Amino acid sequence: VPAASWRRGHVRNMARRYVCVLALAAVLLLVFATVSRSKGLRGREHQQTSRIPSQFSKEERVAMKEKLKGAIQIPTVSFSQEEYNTSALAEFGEYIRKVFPTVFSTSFIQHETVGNYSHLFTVQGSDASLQPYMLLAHFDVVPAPTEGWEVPPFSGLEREGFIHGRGTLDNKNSVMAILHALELLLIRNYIPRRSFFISLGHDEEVSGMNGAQKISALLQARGVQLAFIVDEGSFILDGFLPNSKKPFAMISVSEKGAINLRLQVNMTPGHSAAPPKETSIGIIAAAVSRLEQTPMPNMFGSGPLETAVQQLASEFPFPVNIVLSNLWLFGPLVSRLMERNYIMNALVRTTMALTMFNAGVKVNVIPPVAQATINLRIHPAQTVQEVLEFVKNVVADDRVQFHVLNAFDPLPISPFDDQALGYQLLRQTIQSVFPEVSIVTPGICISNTDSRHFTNLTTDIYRFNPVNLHPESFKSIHGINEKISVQGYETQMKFIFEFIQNADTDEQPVPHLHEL
Ligand SMILES: CCCCCCCC/C=C\CCCCCCCC(=O)N[C@@H](CCCCN)C(=O)O
Ligand SMILES: [Zn+2]
Ligand SMILES: [Zn+2]
Repeated sequence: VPAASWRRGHVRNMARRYVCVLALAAVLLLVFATVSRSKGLRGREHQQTSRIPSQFSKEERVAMKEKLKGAIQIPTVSFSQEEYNTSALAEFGEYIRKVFPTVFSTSFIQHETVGNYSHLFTVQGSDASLQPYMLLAHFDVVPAPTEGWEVPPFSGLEREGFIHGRGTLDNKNSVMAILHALELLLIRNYIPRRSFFISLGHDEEVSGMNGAQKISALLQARGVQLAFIVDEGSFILDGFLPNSKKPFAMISVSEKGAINLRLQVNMTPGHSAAPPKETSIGIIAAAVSRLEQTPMPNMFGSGPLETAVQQLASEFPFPVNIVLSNLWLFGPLVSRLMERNYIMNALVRTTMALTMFNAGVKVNVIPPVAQATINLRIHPAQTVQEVLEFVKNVVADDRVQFHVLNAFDPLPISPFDDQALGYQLLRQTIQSVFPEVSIVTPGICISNTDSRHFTNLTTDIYRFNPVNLHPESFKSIHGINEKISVQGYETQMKFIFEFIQNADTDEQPVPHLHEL
């Protein structure tokens, strides 16, 4: 065979061998990658690799509302840190075991009772490299005297498309929606990639010290750190903006602080027929009247609320949209306008509410003691100490004693930038489940939540329930005629059903350092 032709044949053979070796290497690589993933993801081959659609049968939807009604009918009332309905709390624990059997019997879900009545679920994901998160809710409720209610507050009656009762918005709706969403996911063979915890508190309305606080301490002792927490504390706000019909979602990235402050005046008792110039009741009444006439300073000017107002500017016609987009110039005007509305006012300043008044022993006896209890909610730009100084300066009467019953500073601001995993997952799920909601803003929770007990486990705490809230519904929270629409509850459950799956993303949270 001529040398040149031999050489050409030899090169061709070598090339063929190289191609075969490369192809074999590629196949081996592919097989190795598949095997290592399946090994690392623990039984993933049985797991749903595609998303589970959030579609529910008629029977499932009927069961959703019926199980919520059953929860409302259990009177899990908290009166004080020392006084709550223990038999109802125990009954509630039995109830969720009965109505969510799959949650309680799944091998990769651990259930623990903490503080006698709170519930902690650890849902083990298949990918241990993903940092876990927590869904937080509580099943205790504030008292509900029947006067003024259209239906008995613990009847759970359904009327005109609404389920009525104490806890339908605050916060049994979340407890039942979370557990029901998980139950339906499990029935559809869902195994999460990202682990998560579900913490259900039994004493949120009276401090959370025996429920959430103990769960937080338990998880801290186990070395748990959370990617983020989602708790109650804001809603999809519908009808809160003047001249705007569009609902928007506000995710509370901070929470006000609080002081429960008792003012007290002691006096020598005597016969009312020969009274002193002022009695203890008169002195205390004048002091609290001065406090009510002297609001705390308006703190509107920087922070998440300003971001929210600027993001909402586009919802308003000219020239309001120009005003709201230029707070550097119109901030003082906007803050004055906001404080005229009692809910907005709670967003821009520390609020004071005189909530209890105890005095007098008998109609013809000069009262030896008069007490007034004030509930203050501290704006994130202020501290407990600053507020106490302000109150003492306004009272300005040495006869009035001050007793701080309990107090805590405002919570740090959680991140809400593009890197904030929890915030972005909420946004993503809101836009998927509530396509009519085009604006998602950060905000401040004007009340308090159990999430304040978890600052040692994460810096990313978001307070948001995916439920449409109207101003009159806001009044029903701790008020009368609390109710949730059947559709609204179903959508809340659908949101959680999707959120849990959305959290299976490979995205990792970016560490966040709170600004001092
Ligand atoms: C342009 C912005 C418009 C903003 C409107 C904001 C509307 C406010 C929305 C939601 C606020 C209510 C959140 C419901 C959760 C209430 C939780 C609660 O009741 N917590 C108790 C805990 C008590 C703990 C013991 N002291 C409380 O705060 O009293
Ligand atoms: Zn609540
Ligand atoms: Zn509440």
